Amino acid sequence: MSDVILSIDQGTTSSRTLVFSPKGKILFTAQREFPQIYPQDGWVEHDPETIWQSVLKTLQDAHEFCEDNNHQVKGIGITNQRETTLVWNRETGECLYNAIVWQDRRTAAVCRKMAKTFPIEKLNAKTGLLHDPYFSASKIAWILDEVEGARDLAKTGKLAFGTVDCFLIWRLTEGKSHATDATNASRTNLFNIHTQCWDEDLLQLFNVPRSGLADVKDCVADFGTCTVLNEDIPILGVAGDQQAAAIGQACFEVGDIKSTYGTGCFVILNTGEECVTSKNRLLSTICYRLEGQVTYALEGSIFIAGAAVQWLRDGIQIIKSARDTEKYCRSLESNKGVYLVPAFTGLGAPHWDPDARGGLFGLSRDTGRAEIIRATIESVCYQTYDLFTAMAQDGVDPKVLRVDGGMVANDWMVDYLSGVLDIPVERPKVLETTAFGAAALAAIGAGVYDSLDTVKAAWQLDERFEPDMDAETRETVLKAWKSSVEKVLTN
Ligand SMILES: Nc1ncnc2c1ncn2[C@@H]1O[C@H](COP(=O)(O)OP(=O)(O)O)[C@@H](O)[C@H]1O
Ligand SMILES: O=P(O)(O)OC[C@H](O)CO
Repeated sequence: MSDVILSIDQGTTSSRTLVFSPKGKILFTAQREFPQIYPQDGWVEHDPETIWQSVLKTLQDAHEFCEDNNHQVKGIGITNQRETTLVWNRETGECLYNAIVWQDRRTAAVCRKMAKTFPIEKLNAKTGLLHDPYFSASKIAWILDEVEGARDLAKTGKLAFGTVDCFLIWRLTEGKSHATDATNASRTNLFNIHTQCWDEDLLQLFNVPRSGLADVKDCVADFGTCTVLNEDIPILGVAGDQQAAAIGQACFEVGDIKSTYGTGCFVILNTGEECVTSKNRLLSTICYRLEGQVTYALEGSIFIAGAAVQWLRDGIQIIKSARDTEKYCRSLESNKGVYLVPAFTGLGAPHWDPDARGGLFGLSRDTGRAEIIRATIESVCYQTYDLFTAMAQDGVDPKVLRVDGGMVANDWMVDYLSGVLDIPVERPKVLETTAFGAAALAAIGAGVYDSLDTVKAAWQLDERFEPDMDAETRETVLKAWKSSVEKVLTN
């Protein structure tokens, strides 16, 4: 019998469960996509039961694989789309409302109003975050205020609130554990990242009762026992997906930086024991917490990356598959002056403009499918550049960037990114760094790994992309991008 770890990766567009060997090799993957729900402009929801069933089914498939192949499961790791918020009844286990997704902008006006009474500097000093609908607190408050009877139930202590990790732990342990980890807690706007406690001032500000919140644990901890399979398995590792990716990319030294291109794009820079405050509206967040010791990070969050590719495929239907984007990009010698600002759900860092909406600029009679596709892929690179500019103004000067996520299968995109950033970009052999990060945490919990050093040893380079864009082209495209962004900003 050989030991394995199960890693659940509950992302924005799909749920996956992967089986990892102790050497970090993927032995099996089960994946299920699920629908996005867009009830109104700027609203994004997921059906909680669909999330749960997609996770359960992939977990059952992965477990069956382990049984068939005589693998002994030593533990479960969980990683998840962050900030997405659920509220459920502790007695029935049923959710009161759909999951309100991280991209959802419905609480923009409330957040703007709050910023007037509770200064952003004060909030940032406690949570490292800003007043923006992205984070969980205003989403919890919305459900409590808008769903009939929710506030009254909350007063009786019968409601539980949580991010997706917390909801899954609850369901996997059949209501025995209401727990989350410090990285997920750090995305709620209710958690003080210095004291490592839920913050009373913020609970009052958002009018969220303490009784609904989970226990906050280290990323390696006893999160409870999964009792929904044929055997009981401990849940031993949890981290938000971007932090898990930073772990899977072995970003353990101060200055190590990674960028993940999934639905959105998230750049995380390890700042070590120091919680660095950005002057340019980047977030300070928890990278990981192990044995009570916090490692902090600076984060740049872009809301639309792969989601724009999905828009090309499912929205305006000009590609059949995400993979097609690469051949269209390569078919053009230049972008012909066409720029897309994909502010479909507002703009995240460094602009933080929830009311901005997208724009397509520089159209001419010969603009066609290829130009629009290329502008979409380029926009993801330019948005990353904007984050790097903000980081540079904060005194950070990365020499190399590690990338992962579904989009980086596109070689053209990674090459262009390197050119725009003017630094080498490294892509690892294992692109499932998020799932690997969560598996590594569970492996440490199970005693299969001694420490994070094992991850460092397992990380392998697939390809290093060297910058090859000439200075003039770079200057031209970045100037045009900047002026396109200015046209969509509302603040
Ligand atoms: N070859 C490709 N070129 C461009 N985008 C791609 C490619 N392959 C996948 N994608 C995009 O990557 C995203 C999926 O990445 P993934 O990391 O699985 O996302 P998530 O975890 O957010 O669900 C999708 O939005 C998809 O459109
Ligand atoms: O689904 P992803 O991979 O784009 O990640 C979502 C983020 O965690 C949102 O903060």
